[in-house]
Amino acid sequence: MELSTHPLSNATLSPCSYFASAGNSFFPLRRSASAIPRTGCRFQNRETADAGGGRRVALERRRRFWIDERENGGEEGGGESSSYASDDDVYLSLSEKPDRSTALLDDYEMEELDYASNPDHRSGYVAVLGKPNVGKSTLANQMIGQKLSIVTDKPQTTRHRVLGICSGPEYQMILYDTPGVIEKKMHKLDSMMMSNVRSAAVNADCVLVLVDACKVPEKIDEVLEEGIRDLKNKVPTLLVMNKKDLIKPGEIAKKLQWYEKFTDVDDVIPVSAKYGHGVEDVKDWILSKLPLGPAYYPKDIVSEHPERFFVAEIVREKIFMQYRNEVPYACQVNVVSYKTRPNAKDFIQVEIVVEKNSQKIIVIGKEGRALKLLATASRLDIEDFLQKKVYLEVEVKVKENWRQDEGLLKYYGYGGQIRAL
Ligand SMILES: Nc1nc2c(ncn2[C@@H]2O[C@H](COP(=O)(O)OP(=O)(O)OP(=O)(O)O)[C@@H](O)[C@H]2O)c(=O)[nH]1
Repeated sequence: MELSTHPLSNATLSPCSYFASAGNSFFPLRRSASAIPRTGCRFQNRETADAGGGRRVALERRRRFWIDERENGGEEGGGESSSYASDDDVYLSLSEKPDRSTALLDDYEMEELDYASNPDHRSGYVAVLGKPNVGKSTLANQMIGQKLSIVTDKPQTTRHRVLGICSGPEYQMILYDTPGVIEKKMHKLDSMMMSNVRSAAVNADCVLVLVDACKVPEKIDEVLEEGIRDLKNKVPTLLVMNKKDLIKPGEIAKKLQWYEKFTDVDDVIPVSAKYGHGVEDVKDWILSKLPLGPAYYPKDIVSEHPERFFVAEIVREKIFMQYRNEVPYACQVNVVSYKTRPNAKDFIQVEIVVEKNSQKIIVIGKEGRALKLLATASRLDIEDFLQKKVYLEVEVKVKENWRQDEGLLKYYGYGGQIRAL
């Protein structure tokens, strides 16, 4: 496919208009063309990681001091030491309580964070839970104003918890978009995904549980049980009834009443994440529940994931769009090499891992045509995401039963750590 004939070929597209063009036109283009998402890709070597570790300690102390100041009327208390001392130079830890990644900060940004002395500033973590396909990723993307999680019409497309950061002058909400809660866990992959759901929720300051307005109302105990049973104290929980655009207003009222009566949540709000209706109400609700405190990240950072994570996710989205049935679920996408070259296009090498040779044959297609189509569509979207030209190489490999292999799953990033380089 030629660049000029592709719908995404317009060089003036911004990173978020790329996503709008990619079949998600509901997306409000809130970012300027220069606002390339900043992600955690600066963990490039031990030197920078160590330097960042030092900065993180500094910010943690500062934040602690800020909180102690408020709690103790000005006396610095506790003298808590930070455990952020060391970073791995290759893996980015998606630890249970994520680090406040001041490793991402330069001096200017440290200065910038000084607005945190605003006593009314709120910040905290929000877990977005729900069954597959209810619209969790759509809502999270809509709130952040940028597409971070891939969205398809197929259930269980989100495999990792995706950290998205939604900031305003007076607040910072850190959203965990989680994989849908799966009742029947068929593979080791499913149970590892569920443990990611739990580790997202366990740190949350508040929880959103999404349900699909089109479905007959049902108890959400299972979602809560899977997602937040480990929590010691009950956190504020909002039931978000999504896809209200698909049902009649009279029905919305009836279903809301049912959820208010038969679920143990604090509030219920109907929304249409796809069209942005009610999303501000959800934000207001979250704001009313977040604790007072300074920001965790600079305000223009939208994720802590490295760029290579999103590159792999873009390829995975294209696989979901191009292939049918079981094939997309059997695919794992890894960025095996990512080289920036001063005098040439960036070089990105991607491997698609499938479980059987028959799947490899489908992915490659007759005379390699299917794979070529996939690679071109992926490259164009990656270029729009990164705002630069890349050379993309894609190969397909078979690893039998990778979804059952705990060691491989950890290597692929399902065990709480993803490769940062
Ligand atoms: N009509 C309508 N469709 C929606 C809405 N929100 C999401 N969708 C669609 O529902 C499908 C699933 O959305 P996702 O955001 O991927 O759902 P998810 O809950 O993250 O899915 P998993 O990855 O399975 O956990 C997509 O086709 C969306 O476009 C909405 O408010 N209205």
